[in-house]
Amino acid sequence: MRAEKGNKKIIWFRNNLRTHDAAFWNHIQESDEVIAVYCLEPKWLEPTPYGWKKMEVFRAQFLLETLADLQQNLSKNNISFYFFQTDAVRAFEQIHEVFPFDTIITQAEWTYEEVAVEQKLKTAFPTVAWKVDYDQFLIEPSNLPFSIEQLPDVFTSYRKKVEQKWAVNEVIIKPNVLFKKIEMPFSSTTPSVEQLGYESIVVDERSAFPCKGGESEALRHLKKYIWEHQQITTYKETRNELVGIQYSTKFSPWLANGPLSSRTIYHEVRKFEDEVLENDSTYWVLFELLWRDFFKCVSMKYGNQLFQLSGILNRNYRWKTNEKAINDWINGKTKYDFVNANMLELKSTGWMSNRGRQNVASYFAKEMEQDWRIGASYFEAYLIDYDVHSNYGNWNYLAGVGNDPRDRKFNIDLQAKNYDNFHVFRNLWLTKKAVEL
Ligand SMILES: Cc1cc2nc3c(=O)[nH]c(=O)nc-3n(C[C@H](O)[C@H](O)[C@H](O)COP(=O)(O)OP(=O)(O)OC[C@H]3O[C@@H](n4cnc5c(N)ncnc54)[C@H](O)[C@@H]3O)c2cc1C
Repeated sequence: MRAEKGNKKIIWFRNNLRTHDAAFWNHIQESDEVIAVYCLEPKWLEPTPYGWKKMEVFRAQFLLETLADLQQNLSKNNISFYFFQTDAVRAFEQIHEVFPFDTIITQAEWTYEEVAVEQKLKTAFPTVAWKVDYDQFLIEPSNLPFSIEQLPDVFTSYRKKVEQKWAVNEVIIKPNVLFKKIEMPFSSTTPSVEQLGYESIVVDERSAFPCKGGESEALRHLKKYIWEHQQITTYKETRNELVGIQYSTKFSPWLANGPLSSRTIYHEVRKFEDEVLENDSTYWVLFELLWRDFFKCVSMKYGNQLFQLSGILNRNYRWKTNEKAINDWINGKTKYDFVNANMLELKSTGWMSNRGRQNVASYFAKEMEQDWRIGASYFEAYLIDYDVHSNYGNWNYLAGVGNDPRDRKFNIDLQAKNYDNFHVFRNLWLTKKAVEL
């Protein structure tokens, strides 16, 4: 009897929506009864104080595609997946009635909204065991050559230290095992965006990211990018371009909610370097992945300071909240056509290049001096690759309250000249169609 009780496990998916290189496999065995669960928190669909929803339609669509693909992939191992559009405590209470689980397996999260949900679950189910892994890092915290408290505040110092060893774990192999099928009276189907109350969207033909969510699509894209088209060999030269799918890796949307693991990318890049070519570009993709890890470490070190107006530097400036200026920024009506084109791209597709993000954020925070958290919240709602650590870390950085040792302000006219000299990008977005949005 005891053994049976000890074998009921829930894989609680959060931003780890994949089956390849997934740490949850380490905690389940064939004899276990296992189900998988995702809870879409109702507050993600509610308006923020600024008017937009916490998660706008592009992010929602990408997430729903990801969940549908996850369900398919889990079913190959006979693991049933259940979707709840309710908070986790309520969902887990319903599950517990029919499936008295004793173990919750999930990805470690440390930002306050995620921790708050976890705490509520721990209170509601005090005797349940937790198996929690840092499954979103390239180099997980325990493999770093320093403690999180000792994390260097400047990226270059961090990078030089971690590059001495590149302590990246091997990928976790998905077992070829069929679990006992568990049927429960809950929904396995993910809803459509319309069912969640959003307006339908069609992919904008100008989009630089015309891809779908889900690990199947992510792994296809990875293979194409590295092996078939070998775009990785020119990444360093193309990464600052602005038009089309090919200029940068476009890994971020899949990395953000987990359908692609950064360890998988790392090992594929190393394999490509061994078998085909190693150059500055192949290295630079790994360099950029370290930025992603760095901001995760920064948010771990500084906790809630990341979300404060004074940022991780605890630096106080006079910030403004001018509604017209903010709306003009959102709607692409500023004095800079380069900012406008980028903002219209975001509004029509949920995507913006790194070059674009740096410019529009610098303009918002350093030139208009608007409360940078409003800009960050808008990005949070719209970016399909929204990631709490990268988004708030980069906004801190650009607003002058974060990790930029040089505290730069972008010269937007010069940036437009350097990166869009022939107006190809601006012409693409500043057409009548885009302006009428
Ligand atoms: C204000 C601002 C907000 C941002 N918000 C996010 C966000 O919410 N989610 C997000 O994933 N990225 C964010 N970024 C970082 C960066 O713009 C995107 O990761 C990048 O544009 C994604 O495109 P890509 O995958 O083609 O990147 P590539 O240039 O191909 O880089 C490869 C990978 O490296 C990582 N990376 C590259 N640059 C950065 C960076 N500056 N910070 C952290 N990771 C990086 C990403 O995981 C990316 O997928 C933000 C940048 C700025 C300036």
